[in-house]
Amino acid sequence: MELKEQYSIPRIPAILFMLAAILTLCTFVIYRYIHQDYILTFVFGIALLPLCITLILEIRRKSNLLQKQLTLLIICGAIIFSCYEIGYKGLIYISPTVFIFFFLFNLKSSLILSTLYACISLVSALQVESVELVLRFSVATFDCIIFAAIFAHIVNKQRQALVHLANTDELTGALNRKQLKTKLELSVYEYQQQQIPASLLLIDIDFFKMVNDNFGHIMGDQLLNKFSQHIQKKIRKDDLLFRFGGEEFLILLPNTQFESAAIVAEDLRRSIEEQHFLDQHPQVTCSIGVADLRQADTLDTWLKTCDNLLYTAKNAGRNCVVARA
Ligand SMILES: Nc1nc2c(ncn2[C@@H]2O[C@H](COP(=O)(O)OP(=O)(O)OP(=O)(O)O)[C@@H](O)[C@H]2O)c(=O)[nH]1
Repeated sequence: MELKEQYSIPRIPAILFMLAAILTLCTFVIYRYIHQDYILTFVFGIALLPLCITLILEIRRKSNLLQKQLTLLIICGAIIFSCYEIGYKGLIYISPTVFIFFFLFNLKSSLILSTLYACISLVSALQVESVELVLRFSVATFDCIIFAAIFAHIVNKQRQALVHLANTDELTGALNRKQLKTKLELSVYEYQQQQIPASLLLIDIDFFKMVNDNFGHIMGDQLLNKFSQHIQKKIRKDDLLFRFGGEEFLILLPNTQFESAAIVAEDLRRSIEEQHFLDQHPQVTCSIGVADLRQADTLDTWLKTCDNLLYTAKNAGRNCVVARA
């Protein structure tokens, strides 16, 4: 399952919700028609149209967010008009509709749009209703908006935490293997389509087993964590750090040619050599393989090349960088 940071209504509940809305609107249109209120019949008939189209597209998995947003705005327009025409009978539909804003827009836009929508509807209702009644509806409506905003905020925060948990390695905070596949595949695609360069740095801590053996696994874990934090501080905002395996890390350098990648790798190697990670184990070094992306590369061959270069660096005595010629 793909987790997105912004909440969206899953397909089946969205279809059921639209069916319920169509049923409500149809009943309203028939009722208004029977009462010979042809203007409202026409306005809600018009609002039904985009809703039916959205439902059909959703069933065929072809609807998009913008189209759903427009449908909501058209329905809100019809409800505002009904508030102007029939007062409280229109006002009762504001509360359920304000909630939908929070599913289709981000929090800030939802707050602005739903408040604007509520204000226009309430002022419109003043044409046919008493101030007292409109005030009562105002309290209920703004309570709904506040509640929906708090709810949306909590859900989004929890969702972001979930996305973070699903995508990162708990010990080091680096991105995990699942993310690695997704991001690297995208880089390979962008290179093949638009020649956007990218490079990989595969980094392995030298003699890491000795840290575990001499000082215990907890100290080994601490080193992995500090090592990862150090790299995070050194790389650019757009560069991505992944935990590749036990004490192996991979850095994806987007928009980076071979020469620059080799310089970054050498800077990093030197900074790690100079860094004091653990009191008990003063010097930590690493070996790095550097491979830029080339035309014939697939995700697997790119990674394999990097792995071979790292192996060469290890065989060359460690604490060095080996880049693809
Ligand atoms: N503490 C800790 N150790 C780990 C973790 N994952 C893997 N390791 C250990 O990392 C060590 C890797 O050892 P080796 O593959 O022999 O590599 P090395 O000792 O770094 O030697 P070279 O890579 O050849 O320089 C093993 O002892 C693993 O048990 C982890 O999450 N925490």
